[in-house]
Amino acid sequence: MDIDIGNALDAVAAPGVSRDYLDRLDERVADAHERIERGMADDEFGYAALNLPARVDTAAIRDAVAPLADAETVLTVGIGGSALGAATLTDALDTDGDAYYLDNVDPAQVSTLLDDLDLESTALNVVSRSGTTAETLANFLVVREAYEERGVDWTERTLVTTGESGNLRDLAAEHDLPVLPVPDGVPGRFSALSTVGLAPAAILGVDIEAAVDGARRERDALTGSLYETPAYAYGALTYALAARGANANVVMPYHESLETYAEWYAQLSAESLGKEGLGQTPVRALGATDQHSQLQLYRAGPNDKLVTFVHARDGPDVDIPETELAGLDYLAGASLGDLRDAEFEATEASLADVGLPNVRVEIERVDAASLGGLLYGMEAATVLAGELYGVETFTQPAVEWGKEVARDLLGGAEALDEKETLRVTRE
Ligand SMILES: O=P(O)(O)OC[C@H]1O[C@H](O)[C@H](O)[C@@H](O)[C@@H]1O
Repeated sequence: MDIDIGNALDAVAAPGVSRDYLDRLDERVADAHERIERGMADDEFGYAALNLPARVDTAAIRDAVAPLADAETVLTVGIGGSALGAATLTDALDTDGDAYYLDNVDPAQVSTLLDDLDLESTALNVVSRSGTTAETLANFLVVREAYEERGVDWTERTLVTTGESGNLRDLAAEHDLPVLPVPDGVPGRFSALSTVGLAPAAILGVDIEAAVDGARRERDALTGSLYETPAYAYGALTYALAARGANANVVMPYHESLETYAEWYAQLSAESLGKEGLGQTPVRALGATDQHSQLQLYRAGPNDKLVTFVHARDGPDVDIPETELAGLDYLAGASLGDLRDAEFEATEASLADVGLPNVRVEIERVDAASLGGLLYGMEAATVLAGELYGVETFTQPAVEWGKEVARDLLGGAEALDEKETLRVTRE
């Protein structure tokens, strides 16, 4: 991945960063890089995720999914990091079949999806690092019952990806299911390039080896300077801009296929860096669509955000046919890709024009190798930002509170104080 941070310099944007500040920050990047390399060398929790390109065993993934190779559809039951990395890959890339994700507990969605699926040809991929996540286990029980009700042997269709112990591990042992380990030391939101993210893609014929190769290239590019390392340039910049008032980071890919990428990044950034009153609120947007809904605010609203464009330099294209319609001369000889790119560059310029900081993240094309590199690069960027913020990047204590209360409520406990209400109803 490449990055252009010119439109976030203080010569263009406010908030913006000066070249002098970046030079000083680069000294801290060098220290942070040393810390990261040390963590990787010792396989410390979290830092170990950055070793995945060298450690992930794609052959073992291929072996585990082999019994499911004839599946036309893969239904993944998982949530957060156990779904978003895989979904980013299968939503972005060409696949031999359909991928669905149950990462919510919406009864309407679950029943509609199960009604529509031919379970006979559907592989069930159950993923939970902890093996205890309520939403995932509840959805699994519902889906398993649907298989049973339709007379399909779920044990012949199910792959489990989980940690060393827990409910799912026991279930896999009891029913002799293929099971893939979630690697040690890899938090869920950093697991896209592990068994967790790669297995569904492998079932659907994605070149997962190419994704890992792309990630490896990004890993090999990590140096102690933000001027040489696109991932670090991004991580350092998000940190610097947040400190100057860019409280949100609008992630705006200009490819429909990368819409899920923005969701993945949102979890990565929010759970890793949203601590001690710090972090940026990730906002998901999509170009060119959201030019026609959100751009008004980005250009004319408060300068309290960074916009991150994600763009692929090359890719499939479709010519726009000649037309007799009046006023469309400017489209003559153009393609949809030309139009998309012109919209992208115009939006970028329009934000620079009003001093809203924006950066351009570019990949070669939306393929497995570039996507592997992008995911790895953003993980490294996030780890670096965590070092600069001085937060505990790899924990998410604030997520736990609500989970515990929900469990207590289901168990019948009076887990919450009486809620303050001010209800407004129609007369
Ligand atoms: O993989 P699991 O253990 O089921 O966890 C799934 C998700 O749930 C939690 O709430 C965490 O906040 C996420 O970081 C995690 O990715």
